[in-house]
Amino acid sequence: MSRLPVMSSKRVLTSSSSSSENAQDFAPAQKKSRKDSDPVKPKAAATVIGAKRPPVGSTRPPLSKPARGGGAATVAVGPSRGVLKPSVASTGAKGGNMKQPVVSTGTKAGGTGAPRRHAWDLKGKVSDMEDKIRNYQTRVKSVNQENEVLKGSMFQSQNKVVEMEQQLIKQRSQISDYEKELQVLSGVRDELEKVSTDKNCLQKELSNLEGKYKVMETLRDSQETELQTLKMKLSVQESTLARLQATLRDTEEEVRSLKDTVAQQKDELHAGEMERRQLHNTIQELKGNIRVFCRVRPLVDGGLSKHIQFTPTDNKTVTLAKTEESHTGKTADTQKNYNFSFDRVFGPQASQQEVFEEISLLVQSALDGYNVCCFAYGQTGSGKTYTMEGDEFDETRGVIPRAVQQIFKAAEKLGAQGWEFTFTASFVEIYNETLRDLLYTGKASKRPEHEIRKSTNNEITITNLTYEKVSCEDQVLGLIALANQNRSTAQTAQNDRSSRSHSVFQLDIEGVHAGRDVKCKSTLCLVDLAGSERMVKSQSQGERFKEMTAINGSLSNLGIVIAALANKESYVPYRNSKLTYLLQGCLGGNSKTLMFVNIAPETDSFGESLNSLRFASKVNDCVIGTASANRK
Ligand SMILES: Nc1ncnc2c1ncn2[C@@H]1O[C@H](COP(=O)(O)OP(=O)(O)OP(=O)(O)O)[C@@H](O)[C@H]1O
Repeated sequence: MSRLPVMSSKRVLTSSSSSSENAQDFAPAQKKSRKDSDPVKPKAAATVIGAKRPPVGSTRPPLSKPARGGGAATVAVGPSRGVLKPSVASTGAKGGNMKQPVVSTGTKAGGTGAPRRHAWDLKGKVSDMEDKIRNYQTRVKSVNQENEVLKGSMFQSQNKVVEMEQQLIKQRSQISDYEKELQVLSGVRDELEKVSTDKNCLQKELSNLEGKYKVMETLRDSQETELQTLKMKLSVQESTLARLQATLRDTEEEVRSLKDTVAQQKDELHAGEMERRQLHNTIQELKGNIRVFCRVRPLVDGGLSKHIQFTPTDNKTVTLAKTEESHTGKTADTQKNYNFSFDRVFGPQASQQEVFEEISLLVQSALDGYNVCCFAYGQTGSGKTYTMEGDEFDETRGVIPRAVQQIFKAAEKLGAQGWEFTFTASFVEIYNETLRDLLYTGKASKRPEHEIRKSTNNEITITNLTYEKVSCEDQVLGLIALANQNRSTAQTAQNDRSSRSHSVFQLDIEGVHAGRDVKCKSTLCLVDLAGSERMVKSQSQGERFKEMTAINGSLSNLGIVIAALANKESYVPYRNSKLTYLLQGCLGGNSKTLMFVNIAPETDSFGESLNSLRFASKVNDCVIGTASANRK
């Protein structure tokens, strides 16, 4: 690019300018040359370098030796381009003062071909000079032309340079564009790599999915097979269903007619149940609304009692026989018999089950809506508690647990006929004419006092007493256990207290037959009375005397009340004792009463047994008015 033309033009320009100057100053130079015709030792030498043609102006090579120590003027002419005339190099020996190169044809140097003019041949000389001038002018002209050409060339070159610079800028910007593009491409390459990684992952995933797809296809095939099987089964079952639907329609029709029959039978059943109740009650009334059962317990040693006799063919009589020895010893001993007749007499071998069978009819009456009262009367140790409560084993269980069991079973059966029962239990002790809640579970120090109250509808309630709602046999048995615990606690504090107190278990029964709008309400009252032994025998004193007075008072009042009821007296002294006041609802016209007279078979209990039997006999003679069920 920056090759020779520039250098060449510079040189040419320098040469040209010096040439023009030389052209103007040509004459004086000549003069000088002439004046200084003496050969001088030139200090510089003018050398023509690279001239291919011989110099036009010089006819012969310079004669003089190059001056020593002088400056050198060099005219360098670039390689000829066909424009330049042969350049002339002349060396003017002017010593060190020669500042500009002088092109001279120096006479001293002499031309190579031109003849040497004589001194006088001025004309010739002038002509030579003119030739020279013309030559120089031609050369100047050609140099100028060359210069112009070079200028043009330079201009072109400059343009080219500008152009190339522009190209360079353009290419640089292109390079920067390429670099940017490269950056973008490197981003693209990264992206490509990422895409390729993603692609690999996707391919793996695809292959996994393909595997799964194959599995699914297999599954689908098996399911399709299964579906086909199921469809076949379905069609079979549909036909079965159609058959069954037809059967169902028939069955529904049958059910409807059966329902009608059931409703009819329910009506009949209800009517039958009502009739049964009526008949049952009639039987109970025929048996007497107050019944007395005598039960003689076995001797403690298991032997047979000599003074109590039973009639093997008659289970309603019992005889107390007493042999009276002759006081004089001369007459034979006399035997005095006391015969008693009751609704039923149970000997020492009678089991608890046997005894209960007789009572169970009364228990049924309680469910039918009649008040039922069952109490055990007798001297201490005669078997009252055994009869009423019994032992905890199944066979020896007494009246209360068996009655409870029967009631819940019967209630369940009646439930199937539409009856719904609610039961409320209470357990109270009457000691020294004071009431004590046997189901109380609070602190002994906070035990409340109780009062017997009679409501406007003649219902007897006790204040502050625990009335426990019960729905099954076990619950009631739990309450009985709690009552026994309460009694034994009191017993340790006071010796043999249970014998000297009455315990009253009450189960309030409420039945509703919602479908027929029938209700019934009753109370089953089971009483274990205090020992009935006479005061004289017990030789009671102090607290014991008070106890015995209370017991005897309440027991004799029980007899009086029963007698008053039997005689249909206008006034019945219920309030004379807590016992009769409490049992008011269960005695009298609207109830069924059963009395156990318990007899101890020991000989020394003869007197007490006789008293008990006499008391029971009086009660047995009573016929309490016809009972009516508490129905609404
Ligand atoms: N029929 C019977 N068969 C077997 N044992 C009996 C019978 N009756 C009572 N006994 C037993 O006789 C004993 C006294 O009976 P029990 O305690 O029932 O008399 P009680 O009249 O309740 O006395 P108390 O007035 O002191 O409570 C008890 O051990 C009891 O188990």
